[in-house]
Amino acid sequence: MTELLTSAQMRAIEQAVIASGTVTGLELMERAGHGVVGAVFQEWPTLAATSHKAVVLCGPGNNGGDGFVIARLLKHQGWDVDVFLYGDPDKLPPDARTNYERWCELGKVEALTEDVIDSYAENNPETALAVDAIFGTGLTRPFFSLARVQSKLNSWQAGSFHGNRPKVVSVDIPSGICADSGVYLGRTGTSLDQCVRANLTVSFHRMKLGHVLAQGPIGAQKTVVADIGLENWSHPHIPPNDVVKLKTGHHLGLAKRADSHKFSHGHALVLSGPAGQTGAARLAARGALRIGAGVVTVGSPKSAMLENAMQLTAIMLAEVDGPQALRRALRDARINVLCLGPALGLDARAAKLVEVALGAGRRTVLDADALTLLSRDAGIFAKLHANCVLTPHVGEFKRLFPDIAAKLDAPAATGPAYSKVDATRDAAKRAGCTVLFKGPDTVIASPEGRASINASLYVRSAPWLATAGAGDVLAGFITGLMARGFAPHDAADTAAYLHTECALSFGAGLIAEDLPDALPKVFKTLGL
Ligand SMILES: NC(=O)C1=CN([C@@H]2O[C@H](COP(=O)(O)OP(=O)(O)OC[C@H]3O[C@@H](n4cnc5c(N)ncnc54)[C@H](OP(=O)(O)O)[C@@H]3O)[C@@H](O)[C@H]2O)[C@@H](O)CC1
Ligand SMILES: Nc1ncnc2c1ncn2[C@@H]1O[C@H](COP(=O)(O)OP(=O)(O)O)[C@@H](O)[C@H]1O
Ligand SMILES: [K+]
Repeated sequence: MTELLTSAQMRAIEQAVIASGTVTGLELMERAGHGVVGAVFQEWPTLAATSHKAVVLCGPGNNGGDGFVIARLLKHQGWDVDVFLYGDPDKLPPDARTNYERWCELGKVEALTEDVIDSYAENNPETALAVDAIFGTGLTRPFFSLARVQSKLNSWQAGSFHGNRPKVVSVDIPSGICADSGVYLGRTGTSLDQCVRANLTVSFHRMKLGHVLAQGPIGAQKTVVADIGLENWSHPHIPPNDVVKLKTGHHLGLAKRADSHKFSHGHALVLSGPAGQTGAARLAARGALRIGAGVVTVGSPKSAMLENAMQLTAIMLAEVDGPQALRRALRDARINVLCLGPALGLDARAAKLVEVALGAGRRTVLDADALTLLSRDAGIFAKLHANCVLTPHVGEFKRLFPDIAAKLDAPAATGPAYSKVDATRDAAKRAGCTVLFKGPDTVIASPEGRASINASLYVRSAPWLATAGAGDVLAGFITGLMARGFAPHDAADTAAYLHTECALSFGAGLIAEDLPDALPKVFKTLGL
């Protein structure tokens, strides 16, 4: 786990450190500039070997201040540096102003306008590096007057700079992206093509939420974090649940004890749909078994018993034809987790099954059809409890929480914009249980406000997960981990992490069936 900060949290940390007297804002800005230049040279060693030409685009705040530091450091290394400023130098905040003045002893500063950047591109074909220091975490509202500058940087990154391809580096976050939500604060209806797109973003201390949410990741091919010496000052006065965690492969708690037996790892019951609709439940069941549940049973309607029996071996099969049968099955207290939804159906029988399952109060994963049933019946929705996990994709989320989804979809007029983390937290609070909101930026939130993200982004990009049945396997992974004793939130974020790892491990050509069977290799990589 690592932390993802909001701009307010980052500011609070910075201010606490400065107030402690151990460092000044100016020193932090200097470290930030060094961090960017160091990261650039590490990413492109050929740029470090000889001096080149760079253009640094500075904005009106401290992000611009970092830009002046970067310009100075490159100049000291013999680079030819052109600097542009968007805004009035007299209105720069004090540290940025100091660095502006330091730069002015070395070179000139031109006003950054759309026209100026057009002629710059025309006359400087040899530029090797473009630094985007226009806006960082302080972007509070859309900015219109630089749309062409943004799209210019974007097109340079794509290679249309005299056929040359200057490296585009964004300081802290690609300008235009809201650091808290990843929402592109452009003109309403503006194409994302106009957003700054960087080859590399260098952030400070920790990644921000905007690096992994919504359009944020479109802004940069790669994001790295520079240490600016704030390590011992993690979160003064910030309640732990307010800090969103980015799931990583450390401390997943997946090892099994040598003295355990199968029932030590729980018994999961996955309910199947009727004949002809049974594959999804089997995918979930296989996921639950592979991830380590001790026993997994598919509960099948009578009509589908033969169909299920022909395809199950290690997974057990029990007839669960309707709500009465489910009540009877649940007399077995060893069944400690239920999974309902994958191709369960949307008829009255399915609705009753969901109702009975929720009434049992056991750990329960609700996916797919079960989510649609919840959205149709407020009475069933009201039975959700803290041991449940809901796993909506965006369509299911809209059906379940239409007002929250509308807020998330509304064009952002100001920053910080309402984010997917805000939406998932609000949904979890309303549902009274853990909600896992799927996507490349999968967000997991619980009613008390705890939130984490599994990012299938950057080097963990896993577009092959967009395949039918992948969600069923994820529901099964969560089910299996809850059977093993993981608390709902931990089960959901660990499952989401492993789900992506399975996709990465298998690679291109992945179909849902491959995901559970990729787990052993992933576990080996994790040292299990
Ligand atoms: N925190 C730390 O530890 C460290 C932070 N550091 C650096 O500081 C950066 C944050 O600096 P920051 O707060 O000054 O914000 P920044 O992004 O430069 O912009 C704010 C300015 O833009 C303005 N403005 C906003 N929207 C606008 C619009 N649409 N159109 C026009 N103007 C607009 C806004 O004006 P206002 O909203 O007040 O009118 C304000 O003047 C951070 O990203 C990092 O690079 C590092 O130095 C090291 C340690
Ligand atoms: N482009 C993508 N990159 C990474 N993960 C994705 C992408 N698209 C979908 N996923 C993941 O794949 C799974 C798909 O689930 P879902 O939409 O419920 O599919 P199904 O209902 O067919 O099983 C989710 O875990 C989702 O987060
Ligand atoms: K920036």
